[in-house]
Amino acid sequence: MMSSQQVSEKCEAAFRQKPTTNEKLKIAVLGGGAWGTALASMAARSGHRVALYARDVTAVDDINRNNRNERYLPGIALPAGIEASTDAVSVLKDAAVILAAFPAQTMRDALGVVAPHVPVNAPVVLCAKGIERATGRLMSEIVSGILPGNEIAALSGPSFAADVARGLPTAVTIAAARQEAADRLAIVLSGPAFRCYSTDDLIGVEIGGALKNVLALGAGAAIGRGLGASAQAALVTRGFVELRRIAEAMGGRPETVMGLSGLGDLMLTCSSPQSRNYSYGMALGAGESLEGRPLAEGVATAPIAAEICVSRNIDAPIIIAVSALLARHLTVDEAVEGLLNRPLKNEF
Ligand SMILES: NC(=O)C1=CN([C@@H]2O[C@H](COP(=O)(O)OP(=O)(O)OC[C@H]3O[C@@H](n4cnc5c(N)ncnc54)[C@H](OP(=O)(O)O)[C@@H]3O)[C@@H](O)[C@H]2O)C=CC1
Ligand SMILES: O=C(CO)COP(=O)(O)O
Repeated sequence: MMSSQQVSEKCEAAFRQKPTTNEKLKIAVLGGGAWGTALASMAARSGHRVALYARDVTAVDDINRNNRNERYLPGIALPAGIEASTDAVSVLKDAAVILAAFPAQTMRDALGVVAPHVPVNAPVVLCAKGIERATGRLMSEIVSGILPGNEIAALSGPSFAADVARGLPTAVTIAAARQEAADRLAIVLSGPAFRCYSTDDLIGVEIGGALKNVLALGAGAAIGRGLGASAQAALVTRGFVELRRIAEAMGGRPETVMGLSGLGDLMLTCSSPQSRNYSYGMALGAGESLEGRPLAEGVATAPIAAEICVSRNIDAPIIIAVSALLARHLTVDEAVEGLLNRPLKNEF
């Protein structure tokens, strides 16, 4: 038996361990919205050389002159050292790692435009959470067609841009088909307050990130309609069962979605109005206007996720109901009545 003194010394030693690299690289971030700016801030805090491509000159000037991106991250002071530019060529030149933070539905076009300038030896980390509406493809499938020579990875997990930009503690998962590549990216991208886990289950991680947005819309709609916290918990729990089924059907591993990209992100986005998807759902449930709201990726992912489930015969009534709700084929009350009146069955 160890003495309590030995136990506490061992525990303290474990807490004092530091990440294993001091390597400082050029990181190129593509996309000057909330997430691109937050990831650039995180990388700058780790001491990397950070170049950020945004197409909006106002955002570029705000970042370079004021260390701010007031349009997307109002009131947040960014660290110094992010070099923003509207010139993707200079941003990508000599980059060792590329973080692609365009919205999912524009990833194909936006990355396609800059693809000739992406160094072939730089891994491309996809940071969007969504499934392409027009094709049902995951981001990694799209981008491996555009950049066939590059290592493709995905970064996902519970991480509000405002929290990451402020340097608040956050943990995410980085996935790549080759575990060694995911391990290396996790080491490079982990920072003082940003902890990256790694996995080779790219599909599981991408599905977790994409579908949590759809479920956040549903959870928000339930709360917006005044259905209460118990209904919200039931929707999220049963929605998670659907998410796991879909991940498995598409080739992901069930344990992956029980991690940060899946369960972790559901915990964050299905209960916090800070989530754009959840707050979009709340507005929908409350019958408020949906015009001019910030990006809610689940709105585009829901119909294609529903189509995938129907065409592959995957039992996913909540995801299908969210899609029908968004298309105004169902009201919240009709959706809930339909879900409650399905045939009773064993829970598992
Ligand atoms: N915000 C968050 O907390 C998190 C977001 N994500 C994911 O990151 C992705 C991006 O989200 P987020 O940054 O928040 O979205 P925002 O709406 O904040 O920003 C989107 C950015 O993409 C730019 N953009 C859109 N289309 C193009 C294009 N064709 N070419 C160049 N730039 C383009 C926009 O430029 P412009 O301003 O000129 O329109 C804007 O800078 C989403 O998939 C989201 O789910 C993931 C984790 C956290
Ligand atoms: O993905 C996110 C947090 O992990 C951000 O969620 P929203 O896009 O719903 O704001």
